[in-house]
This record gives sequence, structure tokens and C-alpha cells, in this order.
Amino acid sequence: MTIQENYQEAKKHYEKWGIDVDAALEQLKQVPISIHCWQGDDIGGFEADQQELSGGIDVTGNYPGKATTPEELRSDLEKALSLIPGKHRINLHAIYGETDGKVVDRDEIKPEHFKNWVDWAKNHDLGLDFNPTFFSHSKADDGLTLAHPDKEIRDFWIRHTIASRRIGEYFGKELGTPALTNIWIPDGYKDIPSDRLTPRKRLKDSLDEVFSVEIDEKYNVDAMESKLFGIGSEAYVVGSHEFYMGYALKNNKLCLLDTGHYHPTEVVSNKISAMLLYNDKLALHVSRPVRWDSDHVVILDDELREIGLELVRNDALDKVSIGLDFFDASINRVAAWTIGTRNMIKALLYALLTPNEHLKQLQEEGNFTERLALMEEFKTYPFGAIWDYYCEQMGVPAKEAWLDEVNEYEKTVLSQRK
Ligand SMILES: C[C@H](O)[C@H](O)[C@@H](O)C(=O)CO
Ligand SMILES: [Mn+2]
Repeated sequence: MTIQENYQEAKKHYEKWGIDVDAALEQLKQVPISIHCWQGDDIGGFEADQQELSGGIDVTGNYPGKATTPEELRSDLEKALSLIPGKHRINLHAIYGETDGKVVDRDEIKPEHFKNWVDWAKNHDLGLDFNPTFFSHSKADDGLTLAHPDKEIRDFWIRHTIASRRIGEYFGKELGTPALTNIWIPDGYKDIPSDRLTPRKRLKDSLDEVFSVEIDEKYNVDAMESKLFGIGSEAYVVGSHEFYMGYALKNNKLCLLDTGHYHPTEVVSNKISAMLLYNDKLALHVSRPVRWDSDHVVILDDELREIGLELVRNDALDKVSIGLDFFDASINRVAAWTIGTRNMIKALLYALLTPNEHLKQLQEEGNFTERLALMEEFKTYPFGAIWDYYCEQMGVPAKEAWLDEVNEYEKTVLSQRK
């Protein structure tokens, strides 16, 4: 049977439940995923005075073929994008600017340093998102930035954050789609603090100063990413979930929830509906924590499916910006992007093919037996046949055929790199 024939058969199973499969695929096409550039070079970036990765995050593995120039990174992204169905966005960090070999400190970065990215995004019909980089820098060596006790250091990072928001604004103006500029700082302490309040007051004041520069949300939207702990900030993180939740609500900013940034049994899928009651919009970093915030490649596991379901059943696809955040250097990096992003899209498709209204109704009626039974049965519905058809329709390889292309790219391009 062809992919088309399988699709026609599979469709009937879903139609029995009143699911309009073609409409679901149309809806899926409209959902952009913000693909993080940093999977392609182990969060190295292109600063002329590149420094070792810091900030309590770590990339392990030494798989050959890492991108070491902007051209290589863009070429690798193009390869991955050619294997991922749909129209997406690319998420950049401030360390990915291009300065012709000149040292430009973080508080001096300008839109012009990202012109090549914008030209490339225009050519490939992509939106761009942005992140100030508060790690891998001598002024972040002690693990403190916007909450630093030294005003000079704080001011440096405030200038960097404002410069980053200006770059987001530039992306939004040039590309006709607002950039999400996400602030994640590593600030915290390894051991039990004697004062939790003062650093948080400083972070609040720094953010107030950063946002005193108004930027039209038509071009740039601000988000802030909380965290529970990092390497070197095991006991205390200044920018905790509660800190940013309060700040975002009061100041009309977005909270960005990273799926690896909570207690091990705490899940982002359970936060979305609660937060959307009070926040118009949210952002996500979909990652996969394995025992800690390990940033493994996203797989189609229970939590990913549950996130997809929450976004779809709560009609939140327009309210939640979906970004990815994983970095694995132990496997082919183009494959990592492809696997993780395809899985994110699969989770959304799975949710769109679920009889959500019927299941909600069962719950309202207290019919938990049928609710559980159907939720389980739908796991083995012919979802794969619909996915394959979607890939074929979108002009990307169905099933594992994309792997041949990655292997070929590895042979002809990645393995030739020094
Ligand atoms: C590189 C990213 O900004 C970083 O992963 C951040 O988003 C994070 O999740 C830190 O743990
Ligand atoms: Mn993150």
C-alpha cells in the first residue's frame, strides 16, 4: 500500500470519532516551532574572543562535524529544515553575531552583526527569535549577571539585554514577524544563601531598567525563563519560577517555561492551563531532562504528548510560542535537530487527532473508565500513517527516509570538516 492509500484507510478510523483529519493537517501547518541554532555547534557561537561554555549548562559528546562558522551552521540548519515538515523559526543567541573577526563586547552588539542571519532568514522564509547571552563571558565568571552585587557588572548586562531587545526589534521589522527575545540568566549560588531577597531585588531593578526602554511588541516580544538549579547554582537560583511569574504578570511580559527547569516530578504540561488563565501568552523551551536538566534530544514521550494535548485541547496554539532547547554532541547534530523537531510536530499532530471534546465530556460526566480506556486506545490508532502522509504532502521524507539524507550529508559535508 502507498502512503496515500494508508492515509485514506487511517483517516476512516479518526473520522468515526468526528475528527476532520485534513483540517487537522491544515492547522498543523500553521504552527511554527522555534528551532534553536545552538544544537548545531554545542553553544559555541562566533564571538572573536570565544570563551569556554559556562553558566551551569553543559554539552557532552564529541561527534565529528560540528559547525564552526556561520556558513556551516546555516548550511546544517538548511539540511535539517529540509527534513522537517512545515514553516518554522530559528532561535539565535547573542554569541552568534558576525563581526568580521573584530572583538565586540556583548554590550556593543548591534543589528548589523546579525544582517547575514536576516538575509538568510528572508531567503528561506523563516522568522527569527533571539536571546541575550549571559554565560561564557568573563563578567559572568562568578555566576552572577543582572543580579550581581557590583553595579558596574549589572549595568554591563543591562546594556547587553537592551542591545539584544533592539536586535529582536530589528528581526521583527525586517522579517514581518515579531521576535521573541528570551532572557535567561544563570544567577544563583552553589550553597545555601544567607540572603535570598537582596539578589532578587537587584534582578527586579535590573529588569525594570531593561524594560524602561520601550519596544513595540509588533516587532519584539520579551520573555523570561526561570530555572530551579544549575551546575554551580544548586542551592539557589535568583530567577526562580515564582520570581518571573510575578514579574511577568505585573509587567505584561511572557514567562518562558523550560521543561527541564522544574523539580523532577513537576511537569510543564500541568502548568500551561493554570498560567494561561492569568497570562495571555506563554513561551516554551521543550527539552528532555534525564535525571537533571540534561537537555537531551526531545523524544515522543508521555510528557511531550501531554504538552501537545494541553496546547490543542485548550485552544492555545496561538497563545504559546513553542521553542526547543536541547544540545547533544554525542550524535549527528543535524539528526538531533531533525529527531527533536519532528517529534514536537508529531506530538501536536497526535493531539489534533484526539477526540478532545468527547474526552472532556466524559470527564464532566464522571466517566473515568471510558476516559482512560479511550485515551489508551488512541495511542495505537494509525497515527503513523497520517504522519507519513503529512511529511509527503509537505515535501519532506516520510518515516526514517530522512536518515539516508543525513548520512549522505555527513559523508559529503560534515566528515570533510576539520
Ligand atoms: C542556551 C539556552 O539559552 C539555555 O539552554 C537556557 O535556555 C537554559 O535552558 C539554561 O538551562
Ligand atoms: Mn531553556
